[in-house]
Amino acid sequence: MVEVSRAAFSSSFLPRFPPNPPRHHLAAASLCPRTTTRCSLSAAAPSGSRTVPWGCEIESLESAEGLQKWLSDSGLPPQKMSIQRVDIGERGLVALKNIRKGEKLLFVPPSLVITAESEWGCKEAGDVLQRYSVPDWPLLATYLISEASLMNTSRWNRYISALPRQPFSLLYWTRLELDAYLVASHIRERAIERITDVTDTYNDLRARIFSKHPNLFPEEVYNMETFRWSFGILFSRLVRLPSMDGRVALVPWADMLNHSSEVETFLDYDKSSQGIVFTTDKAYQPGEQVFISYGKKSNGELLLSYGFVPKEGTNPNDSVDLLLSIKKSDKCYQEKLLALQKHGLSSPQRFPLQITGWPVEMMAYAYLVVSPPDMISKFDQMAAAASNRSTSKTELKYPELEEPTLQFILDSCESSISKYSKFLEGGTPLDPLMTNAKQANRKLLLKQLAVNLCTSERRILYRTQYILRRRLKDMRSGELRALTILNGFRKLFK
Ligand SMILES: C[S@@+](CC[C@H](N)C(=O)[O-])C[C@H]1O[C@@H](n2cnc3c(N)ncnc32)[C@H](O)[C@@H]1O
Repeated sequence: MVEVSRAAFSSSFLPRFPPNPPRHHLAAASLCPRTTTRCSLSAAAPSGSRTVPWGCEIESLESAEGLQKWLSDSGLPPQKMSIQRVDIGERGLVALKNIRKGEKLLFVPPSLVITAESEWGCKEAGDVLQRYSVPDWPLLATYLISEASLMNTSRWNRYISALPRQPFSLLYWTRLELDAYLVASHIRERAIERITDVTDTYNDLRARIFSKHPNLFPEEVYNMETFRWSFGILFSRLVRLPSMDGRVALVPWADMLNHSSEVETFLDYDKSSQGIVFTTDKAYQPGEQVFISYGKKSNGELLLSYGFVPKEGTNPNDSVDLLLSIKKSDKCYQEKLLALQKHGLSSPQRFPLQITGWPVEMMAYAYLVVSPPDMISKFDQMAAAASNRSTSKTELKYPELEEPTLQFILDSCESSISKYSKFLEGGTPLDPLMTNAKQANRKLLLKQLAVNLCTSERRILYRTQYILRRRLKDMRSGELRALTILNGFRKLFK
């Protein structure tokens, strides 16, 4: 599935993607039949917000079977897998026959794929969005709502009916929940940033487009709640297809595949069979769940977009951000800050730690932080090496700064560990306003996810702490030995 960076309606929701294809300027739009776009958003979500009136409960197999039948009738070739209830991921694709390693599976034809070029059930609404050159992500979010609101007159009705009514994603966590459960993790800020991006994108669409065409985009249908749903679906199901110039797409059926860190295979367009496929990188026996990879993502990133955290120690791509900063009392605070800014960095600055080590950029940043004023001429070199924009990846070495640098990283690491331990070992009080069992269950589920995330992130910090302590100990005992030898010589000469 795709990686996401900051949303910006006027530029592109996904800056890494190619720009939108040119859109034709169309004459004034006529109205869609109002009867098809009316919705009543009445069901209350566990968090107290409202849910959408389409989709299904995530564990529903009934709508998934309807989807499977519709896809087969619409041109999906016979499959070696079927949708079933699974232990990992609620519903998933399970092998019906022996599947070999290296075998191509799926073959979803382009006619069954949703992209920014898909035809709109309500053509006039699509024409308006084209006129405003809306980027792919907000366009697809609006498209999904438009098709969902057409209910059984949309060609995607079977697909939308099988989508979760409330996708698992941090978009559905309230600010209080993020503050209470993710207080120690940097994912809290990422989630707040993402929620803000989605809200800003919706507000922008409303101000610039929907308010000018209220008959095509009535607020009962196009509102914050329906956009939270459609963005939740995009974050957890949209794929980028490398062989289609990185085009983003929703691929019904293929998006029933769950993620495993143990496989590396991903979805792509196959020119020879002209369908969306993936090539297995392991064999499966009948009854086994088949997996793909959603990308090399940390546990925090998986929680952010997909709402789950893999079992502790099973994700080789797991990482935790360590926050480093220059003390305001540093005599060279301004000079160091300027050097960092020149290379696109700031104070504080985050660096990803992995169980296998830390980036060379972090060491360079830490050298800069602990440097005394007489090393001012080296600040620029250190800041350049701390920036991953720097082309030369040679590791800086300042033996005289090694010990204070490692000690500084260790202190930052320990301060982060204490935040995690405070959350993990101290109980989070349950919300006194929580009145029913459904709300209590939700809180327990969110807390469990947060505990799993924080445990895996703290594990990486503990490992880093261990390595730093050992290096410092070795360094200090080496220094002690050198001092003892020196003292021995001194005594000898006396
Ligand atoms: C692309 S969908 C996969 C199909 C999904 N299981 C369904 O029933 O609709 C992605 C969602 O599946 C679930 N999922 C995928 N991989 C998972 C895993 N390894 N563990 C737990 N949940 C997973 C998460 O809820 C995620 O948001």
